[in-house]
Amino acid sequence: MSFLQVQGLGKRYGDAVALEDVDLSVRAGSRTAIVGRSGSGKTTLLRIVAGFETADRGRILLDGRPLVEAGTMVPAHRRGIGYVPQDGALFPHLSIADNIAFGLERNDPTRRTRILELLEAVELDRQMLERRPHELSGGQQQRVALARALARKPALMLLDEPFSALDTGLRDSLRRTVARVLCEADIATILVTHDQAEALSFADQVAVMREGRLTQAGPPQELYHRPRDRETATFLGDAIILPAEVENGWASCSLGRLAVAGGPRRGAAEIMLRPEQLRLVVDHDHAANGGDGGSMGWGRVVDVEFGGSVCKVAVTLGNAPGQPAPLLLRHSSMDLPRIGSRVRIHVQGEAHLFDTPLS
Ligand SMILES: Nc1ncnc2c1ncn2[C@@H]1O[C@H](COP(=O)(O)OP(=O)(O)OP(=O)(O)O)[C@@H](O)[C@H]1O
Repeated sequence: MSFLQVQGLGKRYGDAVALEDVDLSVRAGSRTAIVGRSGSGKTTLLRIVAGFETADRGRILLDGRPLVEAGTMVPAHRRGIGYVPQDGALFPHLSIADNIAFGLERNDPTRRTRILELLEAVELDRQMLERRPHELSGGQQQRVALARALARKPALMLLDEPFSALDTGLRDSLRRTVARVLCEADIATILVTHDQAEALSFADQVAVMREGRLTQAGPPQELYHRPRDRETATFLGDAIILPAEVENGWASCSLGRLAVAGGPRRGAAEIMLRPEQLRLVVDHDHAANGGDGGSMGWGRVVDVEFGGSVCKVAVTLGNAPGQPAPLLLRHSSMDLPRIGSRVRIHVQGEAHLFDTPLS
């Protein structure tokens, strides 16, 4: 059952539409990531849910209780919602202990124990308690910000790009810590992020926003392999998009005849494959071309880009001389083909057919 329900939410700033008819459901104890290009409305949505911003229209219910609806606007401090912004927003003049304790009752006899528990949960050392925020690294400050938000035992946690200022290694480890802490506390979480990989690995629901609208929401694997349209596909990762003729669950395209997932569509369409579905094999024996199955094309290597563990190989397809741009395939650095070599391309799994027919 939905724990948070956002229904028909709308918000304008003057003539600028920040949110348009946004619906979102979040299950209890689950993790949702909101992604979208800059200015698509992610922060506005989060701030309205938190109660820092008002909506022009729509409803928000938390655990069945209306937070926002006609005539009702529960103030931020009564919503039971934690919020961690991008910069942590710690109080610079307070010690780490006082920052964490900010949400606790002054006379609570368990105050000290609770601060220590929270510090441990976010994997910080007790020696830091008397320091000021500026004496901590960026990653440590974000852990304190999370501990402070957790102190109030929120029912819902909102994270607005809390890892974006950190370098990659720290970012990954802090993200794992945050996911573990929130999971152990069984707190439903919404994370806003610019990082698609972060969204796909953190969340059990990913929601994509575009120009104030929520265009698609679902499990990460579904969105990655079955995006609604070309823009969502390329936003969530590298995509190979090819024109095709579709009939009876098969697509004829420059890679041969591929099985397609989707309804009984027929006619001209665009299909999508993720690069990891394509395997490239150097074709030493030209005569063998086409000899092992239909899901295969062939081409010639026109560029090789070394990139460490995963390299990129650009291939022009042999049976699609009119193809405007070479396909960019991923390949292991262990046996990179030479420029000019002839290669075979094997396709694994089904191609995806976009919902929207070609106009
Ligand atoms: N206080 C404000 N006054 C006027 N316009 C605003 C205000 N806040 C946001 N906007 C506008 O609303 C739209 C959505 O902004 P929002 O900050 O929600 O986007 P975002 O997806 O979070 O962007 P980013 O990823 O860059 O943080 C933008 O066009 C923005 O310029």
